[in-house]
Amino acid sequence: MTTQAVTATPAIRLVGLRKEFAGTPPVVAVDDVDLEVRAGEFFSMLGPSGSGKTTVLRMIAGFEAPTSGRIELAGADVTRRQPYERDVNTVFQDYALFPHMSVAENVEYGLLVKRVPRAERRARVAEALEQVRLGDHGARRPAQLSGGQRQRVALARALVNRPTVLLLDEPLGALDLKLREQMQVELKGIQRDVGITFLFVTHDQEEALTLSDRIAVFNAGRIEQVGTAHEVYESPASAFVAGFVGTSNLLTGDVARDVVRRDGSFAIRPEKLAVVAAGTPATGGLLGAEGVVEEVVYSGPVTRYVVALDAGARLTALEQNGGGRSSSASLRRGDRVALHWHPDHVIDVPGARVTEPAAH
Ligand SMILES: Nc1ncnc2c1ncn2[C@@H]1O[C@H](COP(=O)(O)OP(=O)(O)OP(=O)(O)O)[C@@H](O)[C@H]1O
Repeated sequence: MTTQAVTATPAIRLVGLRKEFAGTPPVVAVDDVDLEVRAGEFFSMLGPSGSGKTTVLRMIAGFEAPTSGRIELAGADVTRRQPYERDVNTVFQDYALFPHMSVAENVEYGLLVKRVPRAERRARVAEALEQVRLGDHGARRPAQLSGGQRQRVALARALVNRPTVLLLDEPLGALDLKLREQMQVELKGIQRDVGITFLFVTHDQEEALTLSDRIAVFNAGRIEQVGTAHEVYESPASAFVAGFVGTSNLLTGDVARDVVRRDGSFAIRPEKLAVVAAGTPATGGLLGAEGVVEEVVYSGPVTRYVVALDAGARLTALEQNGGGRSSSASLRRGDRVALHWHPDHVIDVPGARVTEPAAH
């Protein structure tokens, strides 16, 4: 949650929202979705490609008409309104700035079309450029900016309209990883400053966890879970969520009985597993299982181990490479090890299937 006041009327409310595209067979892109996004929230729709996120966004913007259901913005039913009659703006991944115009002219353009008087235009453009920390770059052309700066101009172009809701469709998708991480921090800061409700589409689980007050996890046109980053990561409502948001280490059936010592389906997050020498007893209330190291991937701050348990499951363990603490620095493929974990870190996964989601 942000510190902004949360009003009782949601910024966005979707009721039984459905979209079928014609074809043989028809495609149910969005399958009876109910959702409430609070005013001032940074809310993400997370899911694999084709799960319906963009179609939901396009219906809220008014670019696509729902087959059935209702869309409310700040309490008003906008389902049949034209895009320009809705108090929303959209920022796309490909931000198509006008190359022959300066940054300030690009941001001003929408206000010109709306015939906003000149003095007000100037003031609002200056404010929007300040908000995206480009106050000094108004005279430049888009070609003289970095990718991240161009994306911030696109953001300013939307913010200048002072919408109640900003819709963002994978806006950082075209940026390389480092810039993307930098822009995530910036985007979060900008949202906090302007206090506008952000509805953000991404298929990148880390991005959703980093940025969002709350997240809706989509799968095949439906929402599997809505919750804070902590909730969807620590208490996934389904095997799909457990697998899509992070590495799930899913344990089911006989393996679960053997390793967790309970009936059911469970997940254990990789960072909750300690890799210790084979034969080390799991004492002090810990659980443990032995197996063989199949893979060791060192990536600077962390090392990832894939361990094939004797009981039959394959678990991934993540170890921080901090201050010589690592007991397993010399481990190689084929070594025998034990994994230890605390029973509190075993997550019950309702309705788990044995197969993991294909998209990651
Ligand atoms: N105009 C269209 N005509 C027919 N089918 C469509 C159309 N737009 C989307 N779809 C289908 O609807 C489903 C949902 O697509 P959508 O773009 O909403 O998914 P998404 O989760 O946003 O995926 P991505 O992350 O790849 O954009 C997909 O099966 C897609 O092929």
